[in-house]
Amino acid sequence: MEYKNPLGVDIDLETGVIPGAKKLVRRLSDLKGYFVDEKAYEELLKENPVVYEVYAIEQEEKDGDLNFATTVLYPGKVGREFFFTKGHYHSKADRAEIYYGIKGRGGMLLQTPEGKAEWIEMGPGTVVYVPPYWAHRTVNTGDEPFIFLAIYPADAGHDYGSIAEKGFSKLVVEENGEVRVVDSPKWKE
Ligand SMILES: O=P(O)(O)OC[C@H]1O[C@](O)(CO)[C@@H](O)[C@@H]1O
Ligand SMILES: [Fe+2]
Repeated sequence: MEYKNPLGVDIDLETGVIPGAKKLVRRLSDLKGYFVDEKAYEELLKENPVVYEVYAIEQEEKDGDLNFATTVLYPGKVGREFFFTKGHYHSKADRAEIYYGIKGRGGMLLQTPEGKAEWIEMGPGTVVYVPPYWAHRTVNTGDEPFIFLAIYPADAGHDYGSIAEKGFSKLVVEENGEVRVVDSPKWKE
């Protein structure tokens, strides 16, 4: 039997950086078609800001193993919609996931394939359990970076397809200075 080596790393709780992790950067241009207000999207695209960064420690895609990653989701809006991560189902759809809030404020939008949505607010110390089969997207509703840790099965995979096409059934928007979860005009059953 070949055993893998255990690993301990310290997440920088101010910046979200995991030493030795693989870094992924998603700019606004990587989120084409994701925001409802296309005019506001094109306008902000001139600056093409970084929307989020992911620091991931990933294993081979094998049953039983675990990956973990921090995400630094920057504050901002496209029109009325707060900055968010792309959001995905798992390719192996029955794989669950755990999120843990580290810094800043935001929340998670979850959705079943039929379009039943849930919104869970997150701050430092919040644990969110993502059950099997639910798509999940995080949203920064604050004015500082929203940083969190995700722990997920190594063989879960990412299925971005249907979210990229029609999004979530709900949008998280600012209305009169307040955070509101409203129906998405893009959603069709
Ligand atoms: O994969 P997305 O939807 O862009 O969101 C990024 C975050 O979600 C994860 O894919 C885990 O669900 C992490 O890699 C990262 O924390
Ligand atoms: Fe996931």
